[in-house]
Amino acid sequence: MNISSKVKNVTSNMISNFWGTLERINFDFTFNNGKSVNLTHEVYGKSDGIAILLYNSKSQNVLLTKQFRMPVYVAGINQGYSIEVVGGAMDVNETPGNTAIRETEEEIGYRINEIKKVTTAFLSPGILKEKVHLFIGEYDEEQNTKNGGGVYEENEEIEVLEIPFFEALQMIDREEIIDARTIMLLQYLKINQLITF
Ligand SMILES: Nc1nc2c(ncn2[C@@H]2O[C@H](COP(=O)(O)OP(=O)(O)O[C@H]3O[C@H](CO)[C@@H](O)[C@H](O)[C@@H]3O)[C@@H](O)[C@H]2O)c(=O)[nH]1
Ligand SMILES: [Mg+2]
Repeated sequence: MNISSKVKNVTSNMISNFWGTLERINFDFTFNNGKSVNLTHEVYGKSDGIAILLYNSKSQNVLLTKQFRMPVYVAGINQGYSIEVVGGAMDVNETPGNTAIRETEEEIGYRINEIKKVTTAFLSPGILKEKVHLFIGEYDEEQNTKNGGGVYEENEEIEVLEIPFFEALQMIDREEIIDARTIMLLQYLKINQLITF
């Protein structure tokens, strides 16, 4: 059955339009056995985003951020603090690559020029319509601009962590790193043996 006969009469009702949009979407859905039901699903989203893992194959370190995340706080985890790769929302007219380079300087203070696209992921396809473009990039000390920490005017407060790659992998096992983008990218480095130790 093609999708236009499976999903019909789609209407959207905007429940919230603040940071992102929360839509309540009503539609008729026809199962493969021919039965049809009317469903309402909530979908949350904002502009698509990027995430980038910065690594140094010589020192075998990675650069991560630590920041307060309200959803983590309300879930009662680690007092709301989350350790993550650099990431951010794409501005209008920005390419994913440009966003990755801009966010790297804003959040951790390194001006990098070469990045590699890994893939694009939905972090929670049952709820979120946001796509996140995932990247990796090598950094070295010479690229440090001493900026970083986030954009104060945008109420960002970011602690920069430079930690050994093997320790970051152990932090996944101990559930100290709980962010999906960070777990995926650290495992990508490991699977492709981009840092060996
Ligand atoms: N969620 C949310 N954040 C807000 C709000 N108002 C302000 N913020 C703050 O606005 C800043 C946005 O910073 P960015 O660096 O642009 O975005 P990000 O939140 O780090 O986004 C990255 O992580 C997300 C997953 O947690 C990804 O979804 C996203 O694609 C990206 O990789 C964050 O400090 C966030 O706390 C709000 O109403 N809701
Ligand atoms: Mg960010």
